[in-house]
Amino acid sequence: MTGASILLDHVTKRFPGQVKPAVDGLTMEIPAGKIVMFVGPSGCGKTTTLKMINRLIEPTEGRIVVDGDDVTEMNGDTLRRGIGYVIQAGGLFPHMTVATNIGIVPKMLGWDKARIAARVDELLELVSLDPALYRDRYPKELSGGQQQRVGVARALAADPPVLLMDEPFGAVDPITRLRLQDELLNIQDELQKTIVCVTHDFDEAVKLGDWIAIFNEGAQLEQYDTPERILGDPASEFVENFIGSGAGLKQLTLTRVEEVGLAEAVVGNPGERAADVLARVAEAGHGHAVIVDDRRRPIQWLSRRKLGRLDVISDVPDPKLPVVGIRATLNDALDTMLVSSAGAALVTGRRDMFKGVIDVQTVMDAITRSQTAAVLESDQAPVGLNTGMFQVQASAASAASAASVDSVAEAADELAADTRAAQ
Ligand SMILES: Nc1ncnc2c1ncn2[C@@H]1O[C@H](COP(=O)(O)OP(=O)(O)OP(=O)(O)O)[C@@H](O)[C@H]1O
Repeated sequence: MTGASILLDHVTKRFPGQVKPAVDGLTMEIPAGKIVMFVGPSGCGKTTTLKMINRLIEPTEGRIVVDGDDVTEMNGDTLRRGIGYVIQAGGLFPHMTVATNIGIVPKMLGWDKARIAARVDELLELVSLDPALYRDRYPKELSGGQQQRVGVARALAADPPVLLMDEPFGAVDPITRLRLQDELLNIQDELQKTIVCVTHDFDEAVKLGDWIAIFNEGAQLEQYDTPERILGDPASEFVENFIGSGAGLKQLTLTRVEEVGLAEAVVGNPGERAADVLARVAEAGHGHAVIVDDRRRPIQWLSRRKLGRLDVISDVPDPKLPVVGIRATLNDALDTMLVSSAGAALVTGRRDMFKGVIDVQTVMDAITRSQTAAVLESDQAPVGLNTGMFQVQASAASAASAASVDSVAEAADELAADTRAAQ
């Protein structure tokens, strides 16, 4: 089932003993099949708003409408079975295996064992965990990132149209976080759920969000817009301050790896003779070969030197492989390259399949292009006139040392006329 729209209609939440409402008369529409990110300072009411959608917190006033149905009066448990919910660190039950954790809601819905088992395996595949390796493990036998993946799989188990996520990637290291974000975008490409996600990380909001809601205290909506417009045209000083001073660099977060050209690579497989792969690398004039498994997922990245020392290509994955998803931002790609100090990264698409290579130069070129585009745009904008006149004066002043005052004035007039003609 794909996503459902959500409407918060004049929703207020007053906690007992609180002077001001945590959420004060909020009205907002969350379009079906989109990712909406909630950001704002601590205590502004993001989590309260999120939890009112599945009625883990009951609104004091107002209506919540999901897919056209007023859910405010509906039985809370029934409602929650139809809405996936993901929290930090996955929120898994420690005494249950991965399979049992994922199968909880289907079991409550009365599915038979075979159907649940098939669904568990399907979901583990979706979140890039090998079912044979992971279905019988306990949460403590998983890394933080793997627990989070299982949390997402569990939330998707009964194919709900809506997924609520509260700081889902808050508890994992930065690189794992980037990978989980990429995976969420891949999953969303396949499933098109309506996803509402609370985050403290504005970059994460820009990367994941089709829409970003920036809240002030009492869940006052300061701006609810696309990431592009929030960065390019903040609605208020509050939003400007919230975005912070790195807004220019944050534009990098708006360009995705899939938008820049990837380099091709020589690909090899485990079991091949290293000399054969080396011959292909030499013929292509490349420095490296990417080794992929039987599902075309990259497992090693071998230099000519390394290939020269090997006999047969092994199937042992390199845990430090610098990999970014195709939906990752150029920021993420740079981070990954810097951490691995490889100067390049392998790019993967859906289900982690290898797509190509991105290098630092490609990212730098993309930055230069976006800067040039920004300059051209500002030349055409009204403010460009002021900028233009300022440049005229500056170039006239630098010419003054070698020319008479009259000729400087002439040059300035000419430049000004050129500027006007160009308008
Ligand atoms: N159960 C509760 N009882 C009383 N007050 C509460 C309760 N839950 C939240 N609040 C208050 O409501 C306000 C909004 O809290 P909420 O958790 O929604 O904020 P938030 O934006 O998610 O914050 P953070 O980013 O710190 O998680 C805060 O002032 C908080 O102290």
